[in-house]
Order: sequence, then structure tokens, then C-alpha cells
Amino acid sequence: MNAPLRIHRVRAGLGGRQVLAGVDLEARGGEVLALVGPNGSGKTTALRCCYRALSPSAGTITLTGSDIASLPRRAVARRLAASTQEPPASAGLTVRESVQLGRAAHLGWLQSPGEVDRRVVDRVLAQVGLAGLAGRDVRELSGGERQRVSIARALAQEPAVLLLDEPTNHLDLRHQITVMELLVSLAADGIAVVVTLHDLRLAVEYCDRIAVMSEGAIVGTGAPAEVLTGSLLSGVFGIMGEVGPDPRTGRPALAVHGLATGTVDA
Ligand SMILES: Nc1ncnc2c1ncn2[C@@H]1O[C@H](COP(=O)(O)OP(=O)(O)OP(=O)(O)O)[C@@H](O)[C@H]1O
Repeated sequence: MNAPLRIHRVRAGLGGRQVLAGVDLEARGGEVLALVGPNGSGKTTALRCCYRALSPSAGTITLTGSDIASLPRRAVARRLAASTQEPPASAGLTVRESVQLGRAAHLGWLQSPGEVDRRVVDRVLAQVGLAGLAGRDVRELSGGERQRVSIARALAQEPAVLLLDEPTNHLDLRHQITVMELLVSLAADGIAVVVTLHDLRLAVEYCDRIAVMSEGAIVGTGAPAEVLTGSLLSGVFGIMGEVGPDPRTGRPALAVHGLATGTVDA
């Protein structure tokens, strides 16, 4: 199985607390994998381990067959890109310049971006609908526009594995759909896409597989209808609902009927 990213028994702690309790997950080329789970379940922490913002205390993460802990930073950046929730560090940069930073992994030491790099930046700006804002200072953008800059920068790396932490967070509905359709088309080109999402409806509609996190561990992985059963939705998310085919599109859709009883947060 083509799985460019494999997470094996990864544990990690923050502030003296264990946050990841042994995560096992693989992301396959050609699929969009949603990582979902309640607030605080460890989704962001798991992604941070994959892009080496955090070192696991145990377990291994392999990227196209190599242990990421032993790969040089540039080698990781050529294969894996992450769009995070942290605002892009772009003081004084235009949208184009900020996105162009994603090309750094492909450039030699002190090498300036060339024609190929410019074409890639043009393409990804168009893909996220930012071509018209290319000359704007990033600090003058809205939250949703900045989010799309972060996605475009990750795309500019042309990675084999693309990680996105809540990429639809600040986006209006039209841009949420644009981003999800973009992820589907990137996967169709063979990329492994891993996306954390709070909106389970988007996960069900657009993702090939869903991995559910709860209390620092993966408690279910599979096709949306397989994994998001009524008992998992109530036990993990505290909601009543079910996944079934949308009568108009034929694609899976999540219907939510309300809160499950006896699962009110303390
Ligand atoms: N810097 C930190 N120090 C201590 N604990 C932290 C730190 N960052 C996160 N945590 C804790 O780690 C746990 C997992 O956090 P994480 O951000 O990975 O969860 P998440 O599933 O992404 O949550 P959300 O859905 O709210 O974004 C939470 O209990 C959180 O409070």
C-alpha cells in the first residue's frame, strides 16, 4: 500500500501531561484523510509531531519510508507541507512573496526563485482564489484570506504529503467548499492529504477516510459511513446522528438530530 506517511505508536506530552497516548495512523497517496475528534483530543498535536514542531516521546513517524527524526529539515520540507492555524509569519510581505516562501525547500542556498517557481506560485494563488490579491500586504488581509495564504504556501512546496490544520476555520461557505474540492483534486493527483476538521459534515462529504481521535488515541478509522456509527457519534462527540447517502448527490452525508443524552460536558 502506498502510504507516504506512517505514524506508529506515537506518544507525546505537553506541559508535563501526556497528550498523545499511542497514535497509529497512515496517510495514503491519492486520498483525503480527515482527522476529527472533540476539542482537546490531540489532533493538532499529532500533526505537529508530523511536521516536527514537536518531538514524540515514543514511537516513529516515517515519511516516504524514512524516519522523519533522521531526515534533514529540507528533505522533510520537500516531501511534506503543513498549513497550520498559526498566522503566517509574513511581516511586510505581499501575498505573492509569502506564498513564494513555500518554494524555499526546492531552491539552492541563496538561489533566487526562477520561472518554474513563479509558475507554481501563480498556479497555487489561482487554486485558492488569491490571484487578485497577490500584491496586497498580508497584514491587510481578513482571517479567511490569510488562511488561504497559508494553504497556498503549503501547496507551493509541491509536497507528497499535505497536512492541513482546520483549513476551513475562518472561511465562508463558498470558500469552505472551494478548499474541500481543491483537496479532493490534489488527492486525485496522488498526494496524501490529511486534514483536521471540526465540521463532521465536510469530513463525511469530501473525505475518503476518517480517523477519529479521542483522548490522545485513534478510536476508529475507515470510510465515513463505516466509522461514524450512531454509537461512535454519541460516545465520542455527544451527538445523535447518522451517515447515509444524500438523496440528491448520492454521496455520503451526515444528518445530526441533536445532543445525545447523558453526555453534557462538565
Ligand atoms: N502548550 C501546551 N501545554 C500544555 N498542554 C497543551 C498545550 N497545547 C495543547 N495542550 C493540551 O493538549 C491537548 C490536545 O491539544 P490539541 O490542540 O492537540 O487538541 P485538538 O484536538 O487539536 O483540539 P481542538 O479541536 O480544540 O483544536 C489539550 O488538552 C490541550 O489543552
